[in-house]
Amino acid sequence: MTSPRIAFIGAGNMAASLIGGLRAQGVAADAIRASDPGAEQRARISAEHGIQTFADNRDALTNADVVVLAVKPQVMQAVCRDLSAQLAPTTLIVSIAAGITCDSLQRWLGPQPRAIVRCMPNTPALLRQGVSGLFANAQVSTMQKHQAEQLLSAVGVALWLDEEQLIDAVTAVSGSGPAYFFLLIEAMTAAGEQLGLPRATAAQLTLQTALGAARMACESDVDAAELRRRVTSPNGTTEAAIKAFQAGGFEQLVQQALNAAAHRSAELAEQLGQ
Ligand SMILES: NC(=O)C1=CN([C@@H]2O[C@H](COP(=O)(O)OP(=O)(O)OC[C@H]3O[C@@H](n4cnc5c(N)ncnc54)[C@H](O)[C@@H]3O)[C@@H](O)[C@H]2O)C=CC1
Ligand SMILES: O=C(O)[C@@H]1CCC=N1
Repeated sequence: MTSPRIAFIGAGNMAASLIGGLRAQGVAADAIRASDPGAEQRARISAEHGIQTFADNRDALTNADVVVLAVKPQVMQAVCRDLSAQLAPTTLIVSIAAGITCDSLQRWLGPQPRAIVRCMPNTPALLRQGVSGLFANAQVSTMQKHQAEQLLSAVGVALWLDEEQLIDAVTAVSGSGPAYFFLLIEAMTAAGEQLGLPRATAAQLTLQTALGAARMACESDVDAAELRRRVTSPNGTTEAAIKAFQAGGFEQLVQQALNAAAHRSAELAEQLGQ
């Protein structure tokens, strides 16, 4: 299969990560085009990746097999309405916008039924360590599913979902998830400093521990609960800390936080889809 020609609408951070991933996989620069009203974004992305860029979104569409919508949710409706007349019927639409449903995209892209893949990536895509949930509507062919999967797996792991609604849960777990780990890093660093460590030492201890624990959890053949048990000596220091976490309702708090994120994702879809 020849590699598809891909147009990026919006050349911000997520688009730059995806384009970087594709180029690192050997996709030719002339197979990728991008548009953005920002002259700075256009200059940066063409300098970094050698691709052609355009100020007018419609100019990026020429011969595109796949169009990646990488703009903020708030401008998506206007962007889609502007593109609709120019889109070939067979083009695959891939949207990475939070809170924009396939139905809304279909409505804004006009009466022609469109093949749409809705994705929720996350920011570690910048380091090609991302993870994305993907949902394909009924118009998407097997070949197009493969194209979408190739695009997202250029920046990490790509997982298909059977129901679009599950995107809200993916947003709660992994879309917003990096921020939860950053929060824990901030809190552990502050607590280490409170215990008397120099701030830089507390930060380094925390970061290397986070990295080591994540790698152990990824590479081990036992689950996180077992790895935790192996660190926790009976009546030891870890047990004292875990008991303090649990007395404060840690698990319930995590559940509440993820419920809030999933609820907000569904609410945004409702508001932005109008
Ligand atoms: N940042 C995150 O953690 C995640 C973001 N996303 C989604 O990715 C999408 C892009 O986000 P970022 O790359 O972080 O934002 P960004 O602000 O870096 O990029 C958006 C780009 O769109 C451009 N733009 C504005 N109006 C435009 C128009 N009319 N036509 C074409 N381009 C236009 C802007 O100049 C900007 O360069 C958003 O929809 C967001 O919901 C998805 C998952 C995670
Ligand atoms: O906070 C947000 O709404 C977006 C979606 C996932 C990550 N950032």
